[in-house]
Amino acid sequence: MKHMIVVVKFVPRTLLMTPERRRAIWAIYVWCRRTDELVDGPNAPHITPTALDRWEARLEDLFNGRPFDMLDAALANTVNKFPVNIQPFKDMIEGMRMDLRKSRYKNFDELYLYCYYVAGTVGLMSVPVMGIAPESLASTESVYNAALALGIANQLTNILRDVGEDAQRGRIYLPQDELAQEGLSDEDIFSGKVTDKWRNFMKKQIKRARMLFHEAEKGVKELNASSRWPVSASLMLYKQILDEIEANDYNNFTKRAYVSKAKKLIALPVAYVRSLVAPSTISSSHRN
Ligand SMILES: Nc1ncnc2c1ncn2[C@@H]1O[C@H](COP(=O)(O)OP(=O)(O)OP(=O)(O)O)[C@@H](O)[C@H]1O
Ligand SMILES: CC(C)=CCC/C(C)=C/CC/C(C)=C/CC/C(C)=C/COP(=O)(O)OP(=O)(O)O
Ligand SMILES: [Mn+2]
Repeated sequence: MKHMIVVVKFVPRTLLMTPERRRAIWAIYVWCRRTDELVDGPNAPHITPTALDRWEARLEDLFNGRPFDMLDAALANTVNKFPVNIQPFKDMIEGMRMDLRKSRYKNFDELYLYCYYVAGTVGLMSVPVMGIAPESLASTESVYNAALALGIANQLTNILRDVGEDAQRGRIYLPQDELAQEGLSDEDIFSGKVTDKWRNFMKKQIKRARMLFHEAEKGVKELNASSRWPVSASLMLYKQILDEIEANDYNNFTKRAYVSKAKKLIALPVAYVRSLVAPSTISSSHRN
């Protein structure tokens, strides 16, 4: 997420979202970052479910116009200006609770739920701010589905990039049943050897993440014109991490897949040109 905000910052002003929209995205980003810091940051060892309950009470307060501090005030301001729903915010906190009590995922359904909580929610929070193009005939639901897919795809990609790092913290964010199907166990992940079994497993995981990126791509053109470019650029950058994992011959144990500066720069004009594509004006489904 850090990286995506960096991308947004370097886009020429005139082609970007209105300052009001940018500030709102910023406020949402800061809130997500602070929520994540609770379980990932320096105070993480002291974070209990009670601390998360307090954070949730604070969230409700700010939605009711009683922000606790300046940063909460920025989000309070945002939820006044844009029709943002509290549910994805609550769900993200639920994701942090899940992360506290769980370090294994039985199957993709369980992993998907975790990805929804911690990342799919970001997509749902963003759509009301980014806005759907007034001329779009796509259903609101289909745009939210695309946004959800992008959050999930980003998180799955993040997980696939960080397998080694997460294993060092004793965590395996991979479907246990699919590992078993390839004849892999937790031990194989902790020992971190790139075998054909691992390559096969990774190929399937990468394929799934790419399908979700593809789902997301279909929604980008339905967004407000000024929101398309940053979303499209961040999508391209994140998707390329999957290519880098392949280029590393699936060694995500000791190598961090990394998209070079040059590739990042290329993504910007490409995203810009793509953002010029008009939204669907002929569609079987209608906005509800
Ligand atoms: N929703 C908000 N309500 C009130 N203040 C906000 C809100 N969002 C951000 N701010 C404040 O406004 C400042 C600028 O916000 P932000 O970083 O989003 O804009 P920016 O992109 O840096 O603006 P600029 O176009 O001037 O570079 C922040 O430092 C923050 O304190
Ligand atoms: C496609 C349509 C219609 C709309 C776009 C909707 C949006 C903006 C979706 C974006 C969702 C998003 C940014 C999810 C965050 C996913 C993610 C993996 C965050 C983690 O980022 P970092 O915090 O940098 O990662 P680590 O700290 O774990 O390395
Ligand atoms: Mn990570």
